[in-house]
Amino acid sequence: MSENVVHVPLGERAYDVRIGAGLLSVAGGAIAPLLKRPRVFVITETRVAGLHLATLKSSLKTVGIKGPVLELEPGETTKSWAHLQTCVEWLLDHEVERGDMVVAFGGGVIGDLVGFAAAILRRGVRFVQIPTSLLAQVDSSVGGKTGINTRHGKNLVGAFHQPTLVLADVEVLGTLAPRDFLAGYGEVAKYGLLGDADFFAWLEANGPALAKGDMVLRQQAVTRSVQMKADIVARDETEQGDRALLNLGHTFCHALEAATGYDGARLLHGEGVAIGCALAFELSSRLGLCSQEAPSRVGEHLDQMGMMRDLRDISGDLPDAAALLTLMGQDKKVVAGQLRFILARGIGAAFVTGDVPRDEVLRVLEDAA
Ligand SMILES: NC(=O)c1ccc[n+]([C@@H]2O[C@H](COP(=O)([O-])OP(=O)(O)OC[C@H]3O[C@@H](n4cnc5c(N)ncnc54)[C@H](O)[C@@H]3O)[C@@H](O)[C@H]2O)c1
Ligand SMILES: O=C(O)C(=O)C[C@@H](O)[C@H](O)[C@H](O)COP(=O)(O)O
Ligand SMILES: [Zn+2]
Repeated sequence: MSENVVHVPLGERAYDVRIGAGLLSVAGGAIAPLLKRPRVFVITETRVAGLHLATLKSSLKTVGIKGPVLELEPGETTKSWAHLQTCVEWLLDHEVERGDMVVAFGGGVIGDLVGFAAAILRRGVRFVQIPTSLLAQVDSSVGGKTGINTRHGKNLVGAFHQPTLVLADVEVLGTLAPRDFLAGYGEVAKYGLLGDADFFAWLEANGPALAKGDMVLRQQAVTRSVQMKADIVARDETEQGDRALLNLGHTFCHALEAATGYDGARLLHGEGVAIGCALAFELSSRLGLCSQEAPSRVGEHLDQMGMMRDLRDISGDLPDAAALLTLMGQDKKVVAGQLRFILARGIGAAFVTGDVPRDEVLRVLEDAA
């Protein structure tokens, strides 16, 4: 299957997302024309490095690009102040110039962290995203949200900083653990649920084959997801309005991630998104915004894929519903102290609203536990 290219039309910050099999082995050739000197600064993590760094290094070497590599620990806890400092100081140790290029090579954790380091280093250096997880290919590598978690909550410190190029090699998804693949699928399903009922129906038909490894289906799913994200980001780069649709399920998800201490053994971001989407549809139905058929379909599809869908699917104890609601108070969509949610009038018909009774949210959380 040939490569697909999704253009993200953001004026002087516009860039391409290239999606295809084997792109990692030609990454050097794709990056070379963007450089002012034949040097890049690669930041990755040990799991991805062990599996795929040799291919990236060899493609850079083929076109004469040199540069050091920093390997961090994998996992959500790496998206922290401490690791941000490590990245920034490592880049400064290597005397990275303003015109240089940083390469974020890994899943969403590396993309968010390294993108943020690039955003603040010398007030902004360029970076290329080479996303290696399904989640990073369909979502986090595109759109320029970068940042870290703090003890107050998820992604609370960060910047909008668009990459210069995104290279999504769907072949590298072949080494993902099944659980990590399915977590990324949570964000894929999100796109259908928020804005494309036909895509959701396509996922109902093709999701299981996609999870089993069908490369053609994977490339199609990544391309459709990225196109949807690019369209929304082009309309609203800094989330003044429509971009919040991409946050479907995330008010619940981020509270659950904070409640589980960002412990990936208990809950991965994409798993929280799947649970959050199921809860958002349940809440929508209880508020009379959509029929009960919509949350039933969401739940059935998550079951069909073998994914989490309820709070009771998360191992260990969770705070009670009121405490989860308090955690939601740090959500970036809060306006004048009022929570805002992404709800839906049906599959593919999401909208943003602050008109959500607190008691109804509490009841949905209590019933899901
Ligand atoms: N910036 C955004 O717009 C945006 C969007 C969605 C999610 N996110 C963020 O992304 C993060 C989650 O991303 P993620 O799910 O990629 O997590 P991750 O980066 O932790 O990767 C998940 C796991 O997959 C492993 N991995 C990655 N690529 C692999 C490969 N090719 N083969 C084998 N293993 C591989 C990693 O080592 C890790 O264990 C969260 O912090 C979330 O908040 C950001
Ligand atoms: O790109 C966006 O906008 C999103 O909301 C995508 C989400 O999947 C992603 O998890 C994002 O990092 C959440 O952003 P936040 O602003 O709620 O932290
Ligand atoms: Zn997300």
